[in-house]
Amino acid sequence: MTDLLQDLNVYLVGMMGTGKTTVGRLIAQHLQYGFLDTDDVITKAAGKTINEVFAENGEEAFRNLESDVLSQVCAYTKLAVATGGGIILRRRNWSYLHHGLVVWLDAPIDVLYDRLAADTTRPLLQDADPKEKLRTLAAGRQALYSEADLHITITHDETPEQVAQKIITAIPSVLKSNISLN
Ligand SMILES: Nc1ncnc2c1ncn2[C@@H]1O[C@H](COP(=O)(O)OP(=O)(O)OP(=O)(O)O)[C@@H](O)[C@H]1O
Ligand SMILES: O=C(O)C1=C[C@@H](O)[C@@H](O)[C@H](O)C1
Ligand SMILES: [Mg+2]
Repeated sequence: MTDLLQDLNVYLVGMMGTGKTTVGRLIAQHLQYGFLDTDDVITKAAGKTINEVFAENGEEAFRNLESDVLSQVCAYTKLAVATGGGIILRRRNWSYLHHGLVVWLDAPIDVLYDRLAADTTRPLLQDADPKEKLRTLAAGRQALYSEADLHITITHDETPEQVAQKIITAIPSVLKSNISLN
């Protein structure tokens, strides 16, 4: 498997709460890769939380930082990268993501809501109706997430380890089909 991947980075994309950060760490362990979370890199670089960046600098400034971080991350190899949920919004980001293998974690809105209802660290969900906000964001982003190389659907009872295992099992099929296309 690691031979097949040829040190390519694995980028996890998907809505907030799908488990990109949680599962990304496990993927890194399985592949003996390093692990990076673009949200973490941004908060360290900015010296403030994501809520503070959104409140003090605005979403556009956050998206600029996100693109800068991704452009630097894609110069490295052997990384499992948990991205922010909105990384797919900028066309330019796709040119960075496609240096590696892009995996879309896709979970039902009810699952995301249950996981994040009590969470105050996602500025876009600090809304009067967070479930409706999740629905709207997901509907607007669906077509972009679907540009990923691999689509992994997650059910409500799958553990992070089971999701990681599902990804590891599915990766060779995508890599083989890429090779036969070239
Ligand atoms: N398979 C799972 N089963 C149960 N809980 C999970 C699972 N995956 C993640 N979680 C929990 O859901 C919450 C959100 O997970 P996580 O932070 O990994 O999501 P994310 O996709 O990285 O979100 P964001 O885009 O906001 O960074 C966390 O509390 C995490 O522990
Ligand atoms: O879905 C989004 O737009 C976001 C998801 C998080 O990972 C953070 O990047 C931030 O809260 C924005
Ligand atoms: Mg995350």
